[in-house]
Order: sequence, then structure tokens, then C-alpha cells
Amino acid sequence: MFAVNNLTKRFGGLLALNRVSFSLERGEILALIGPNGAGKTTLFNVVTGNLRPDEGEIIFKDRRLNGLKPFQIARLGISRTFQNLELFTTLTVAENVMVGFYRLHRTGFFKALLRRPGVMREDRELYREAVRLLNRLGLADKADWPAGSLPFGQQRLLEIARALAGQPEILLLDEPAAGLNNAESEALARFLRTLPEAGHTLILVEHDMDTVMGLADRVVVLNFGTVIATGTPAEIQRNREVIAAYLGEEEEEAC
Ligand SMILES: Nc1ncnc2c1ncn2[C@@H]1O[C@H](COP(=O)(O)OP(=O)(O)OP(=O)(O)O)[C@@H](O)[C@H]1O
Repeated sequence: MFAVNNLTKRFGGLLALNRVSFSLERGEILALIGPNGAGKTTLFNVVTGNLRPDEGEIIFKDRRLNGLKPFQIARLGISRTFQNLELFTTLTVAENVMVGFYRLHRTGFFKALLRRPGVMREDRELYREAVRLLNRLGLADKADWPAGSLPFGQQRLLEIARALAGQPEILLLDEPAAGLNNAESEALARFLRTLPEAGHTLILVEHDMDTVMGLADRVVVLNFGTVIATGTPAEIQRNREVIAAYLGEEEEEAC
């Protein structure tokens, strides 16, 4: 249902993505891993229309996404979260989710942002829908808190809730477990595991190997912009090239 074919992205002389290809089945959880600077975030940015690829194509349900704007891609059913949280910290938790609903409709999104916060709260129908979604993440009791007052781990969950508000078929998660403690990561993984059943397909960038290994159906490994391995978590863990890429990174860090 989704594929990238020979995707290439250069920043000046730097080849950030080098003919990257992989495909995704409906309901799959795919992890994208690789050492720092491997091109993972660049790949997300290209898929969501935030960056234009120099070569290659992105195909979603037989349609080419190249050249579409981020809001058009979101409308077609691809949403993302960010490595650095991008919540509206002064809006309430529920309002952040409501922005996710509005985001489906570009004009509605900007209107929503221009409204005074209290006015948005009066949109009862959307508010109720937001609380239903928050309930799935255990955040319903915080619906009226300012988003910025949530502990960090819950802010991460809220970002996921907001991305889910757009009812994406594909959800791209950029390091969802970063900064979470063990209990929070486990709760997050439990929640993410319920998403394929609810009709979502996931691509996640994640450094935490325990999370990746416990969650992903398949793993794609990038190194210097090139796919060096694709396989099940077990296959990836014993892949020599992957081990060497990560050992190289550790050596660099040790220098
Ligand atoms: N806008 C940009 N302009 C120039 N170079 C960039 C830009 N964005 C990324 N790069 C470079 O492209 C390469 C890939 O970066 P990217 O952020 O995609 O890697 P990553 O795998 O997400 O890394 P990390 O795990 O550290 O987040 C890096 O060498 C990075 O410095």
C-alpha cells in the first residue's frame, strides 16, 4: 500500500538519502533504524512533503505523492510526530487534539489557530471526540490541562494523539520513546501495538533497541543514507553489516 522507490536527497554535496527503497503492507509496524545522521529524519521529511526528493518516488495506494504539500499528504492519510515535540503548550490537551482534527482541513486549521482558546472549547462535538481519543491513551482526565503542564512522557503521548486525530492510515513516529522512562516506554509500546488493529500502519524511527525489537514486524537499516539491511528484528540483530555500522558509531563516540 506504500512504497518508496530509489529515493535520493542531497544537501549540497552530502548524499542524505541514496536510492532508498522499501515497501509497507497495511497494518505493519516498520522500524527505521541507523546511526546518527543516517538519514532517518530526512526520509520522514521527504515522505511528508516537508522536503522534495531529488530523485525517486513515493507511492501511496497507487498514487505518486511527489510534489504534494504536507497538508495534502496529511489529508491523504499520512501523519507524523516530531523528534522535538511540537505541541501548542498554552492550549489545553484536548485543544491540541482538536487542532489535529482541524489539520485535515487546511482552512479549518488556520481558523482554529486564530480563534481564542475559549472559543475552541465550545466546539463540543470535536471536544467529545478529542476526549474519546485521549481516553485510549490514558489522558482523558487531563483533557483541560494546559498541554505544557503535562509531564514530558505524557506530552509525547499527546503528540501521538494529535497525529491520530487526523485518522491517518500511515503514522510516522520520530523517536516516540525518546526521553521516556522504562515504564512509560512499555506503556507506549503497548498502545502502539493496538494501532494496526485500529487500521493504522506505522513507521517508527527509534534508537531504543528494546522498543524496536519488541514492536516492529520488520526493520529497515539506514547507514549514510543507504539501506544496508531489511528484515525481521531477529535477522537484523545478527546482521554483520548492521553490527559493524553501530560499532563504528560507538568507536566514533569513544574518540
Ligand atoms: N536541512 C539540512 N541541510 C543540510 N544538511 C542536512 C539537513 N538536514 C539533514 N542534513 C544532514 O543530512 C544527514 C542525515 O540527517 P538526518 O537528520 O536525516 O539523520 P538521522 O538519521 O535522522 O539522524 P539522528 O538519528 O541523529 O536524528 C546528516 O548528515 C545531516 O547533517
